[in-house]
Amino acid sequence: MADPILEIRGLQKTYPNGPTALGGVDLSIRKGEIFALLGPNGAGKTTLIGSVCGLVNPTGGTISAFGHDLARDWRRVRSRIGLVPQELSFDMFDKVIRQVRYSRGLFGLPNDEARIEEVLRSLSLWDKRDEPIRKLSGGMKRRVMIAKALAHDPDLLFLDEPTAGVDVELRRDMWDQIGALRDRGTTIILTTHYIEEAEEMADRVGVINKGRILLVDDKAAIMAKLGRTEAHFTLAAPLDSLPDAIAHYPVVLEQGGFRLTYRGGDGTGKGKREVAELAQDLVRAGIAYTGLETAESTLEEIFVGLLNEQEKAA
Ligand SMILES: Nc1ncnc2c1ncn2[C@@H]1O[C@H](COP(=O)(O)OP(=O)(O)OP(=O)(O)O)[C@@H](O)[C@H]1O
Repeated sequence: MADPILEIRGLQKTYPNGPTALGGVDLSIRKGEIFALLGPNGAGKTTLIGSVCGLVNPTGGTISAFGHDLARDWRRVRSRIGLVPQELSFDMFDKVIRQVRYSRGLFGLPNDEARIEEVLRSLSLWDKRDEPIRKLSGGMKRRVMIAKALAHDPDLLFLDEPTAGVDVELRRDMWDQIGALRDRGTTIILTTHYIEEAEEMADRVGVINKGRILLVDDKAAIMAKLGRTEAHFTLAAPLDSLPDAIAHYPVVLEQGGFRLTYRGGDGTGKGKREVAELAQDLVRAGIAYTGLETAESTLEEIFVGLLNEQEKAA
C-alpha cells in the first residue's frame, strides 16, 4: 500500500474478566485519507482507537505509526496523534483558549500563540476564545474538543463518533470541518454508526463487528454492499396479493394487506429511485395510498439483519 501512516497487525485485546474486544485486527491506513470505522455498539471501535492512543494495553499484536513501533517509541508516536474522544471532557468553567493551550502543554510543547490562534480560527472559535466553555452551544463544545486535539499539530487524528446524538444541521457542519482538516493534510480516522456519515466523509471504510474487521474497501464499493432503503405505503384499500405491475420490486404486503413495504436499494441512491418509480407504478395501476414513509437503514439495522441471516444459515 502506498504510504501507510498506521499499520496494525494481529491486534488483540481481552479485558481482565471481560470479553475479547479485539480478536486479531489487521488494518493499514493511508497517509492523507479519511477512514471511517463502522460498527455497532460494542464492536471494538473505541478499544481499537484506545490501543493506538495508549489508553488501552493490547494483549497481542503490533501497531506502528509513521514508521515507528508504538511499543518501542511510544512518546514520539503519540506526540503526532490527536484524539477527540466520544465524551466531552474539559473544565466547563475554563475559557476556550486556556483549555486549548493546556492540551498543547500536555505534550510538553512550549506555548505557541500563533498555532493556537490558527487552530481556533480554523474551527471558527476565535471569536469565542474568551468564553467559558459551559456557555457554548453543543456544536461549539464539540469544536473545542477538536481544537484541543489539534493543539499539538498532529498528523493523524482520531474522531470517536464525532456526531453521535447531534442534529442533522450540526452534523453537516462537523463534516465540513472534518473535510477542511483533511484538505490541510491531516489523516483522519473516525468511528461512526451512521452510514451516511461514512458515505459523506470517507475515502475508505472498514466494518468491524465483535472485535473483527469484516471488510475494508473503498466507500463506493462498501456502500453498494451494505446500504438499504425501507419504504412503507399505507394503502387506501387492502390488497389480497401483489399485483403483477409491482411484483418485480422487492416488496411485501403487511398488516392484512393494508401496508406495502419496500426493502431494497444498495446505498447508491437506487433505493430512493426505485421507491419513486414504485409510487408511480402504484398510481398507474390504480392502487391508492394515503401515506408513505421512507427510511435509510442504519448500520446497526443492517448488522442485525446480517446477524439474523447468519443465524438462520447456521
Ligand atoms: N474497560 C473495559 N473493561 C471491560 N470490558 C470493556 C472495557 N471497555 C470495553 N469493554 C468491552 O469490550 C467490547 C468492545 O467495546 P468498545 O467500547 O471497544 O466498542 P465500541 O465499538 O466502541 O462500542 P460503542 O459504539 O458502544 O462505543 C464491549 O463488549 C465492551 O463491553
